[in-house]
This record gives sequence, structure tokens and C-alpha cells, in this order.
Amino acid sequence: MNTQPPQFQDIATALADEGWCVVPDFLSPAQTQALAEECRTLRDAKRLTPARVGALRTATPLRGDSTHWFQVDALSAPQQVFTDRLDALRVTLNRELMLGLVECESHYAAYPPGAGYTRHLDRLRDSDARVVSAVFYLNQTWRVADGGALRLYLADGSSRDIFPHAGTLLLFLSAQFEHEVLPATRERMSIACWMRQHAPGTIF
Ligand SMILES: O=C(O)CCC(=O)C(=O)O
Ligand SMILES: [Fe+2]
Repeated sequence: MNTQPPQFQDIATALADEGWCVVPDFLSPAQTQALAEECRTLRDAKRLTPARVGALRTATPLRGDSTHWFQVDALSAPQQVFTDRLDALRVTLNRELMLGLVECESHYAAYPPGAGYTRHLDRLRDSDARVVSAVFYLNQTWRVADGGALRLYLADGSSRDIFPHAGTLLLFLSAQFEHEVLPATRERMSIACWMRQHAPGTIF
């Protein structure tokens, strides 16, 4: 029996055809708002830490965000809602595309005004675990003039700018799409997630 929303089927088709897709209204406005409030609370409580890059986990000028990882065994109510929906999508992608995705890892990210993340690939140099990247945006009333687009570089040399509107989920294949975060004139909040094909620490 197929109990997934029809939207999930469309996402699987888009990922198979294009390798990326934008999903508006992935959660309800109230659910998205609860996540945004929690991210702001964590930021105010100084529980976001400056992000690091790569296997060496070195601090870097390449990215200006601060992050807070979701703890799978201690999810808050808003995190549980988001994680359940992303996990349902993961199951659909496994069924439709046979990706063998075993889990999702997620963190809040807050970019202060002026901060960005230089062009990069999400697949870590020492690991092929990340298969699908997903970024869920938490910013109400975002305008193009605010900047802060995710610039996704396509195989034909063109690029697409995706703005971080509350409720929008961007998905792309981690190994195939370089991307960057352009600086914004205001704080920019998101949840960055990766669907993984095997558990951390697994040796193949
Ligand atoms: O926030 C975004 O739009 C993307 C963030 C990103 O590229 C990353 O965390 O790897
Ligand atoms: Fe990225």
C-alpha cells in the first residue's frame, strides 16, 4: 500500500530526471515557524557553534554559519515533525530510486548578515556516505533584494539561484552539484540535511 503524499512521488521523479528539485511548503507554516523559533532560541542561548569544514574539522573562513546538530535520540517536538517527514521522503526515494539510504543527519544553520559559504560539494573527500543533500529554509518574508540565494551549479555550466523562503525544501544529489551560499543582508536560517547510504563509521 502506498501511503506517501503524491508530492513525494513527484520529488522522486524530479531527482531521477534532473538530480535536483525545489519543494515549496514541505511543512505547514506553523510547523516551519516552530523550527524557526527553536533555531532563534538556540542562537540566543549561544548553542550554535561556528561551522567547520572537511574531515579535519578545521575552523575555516570558507563558511560563515553557526550550526547545531539534531540529536537523533533527543529530538524536540518541532525537530521530530521535520525528521518524520524527511524520513518518509527517504523511504519513498529508496523505493522509487533504489538509493539504499539508511538515515538522515540534520543541523540547524544560522548565517549572520554578510556571511556565506563558498562553492563546494557536500560529499566529504574521505566518505561517499552522503547521497542526497536537503536544505529546509526557515525565513519569513524573504525578498530577492535580501540576497542569500543558494546558487546551484548545473552540469551544462549554467546555475540556478534558490532563495531561502520559509517552508521551501531544496534537494540535490550530493556528489553531482557544486553550490554556494551567497551573502545576505539579514540573518538567514535553515536546516541542512544529508540522506546517507551507510552509517557513520561503517567500513566498506
Ligand atoms: O544553506 C544552504 O542553502 C546550503 C548550505 C550548505 O551548502 C551546506 O551546509 O553544505
Ligand atoms: Fe553544501
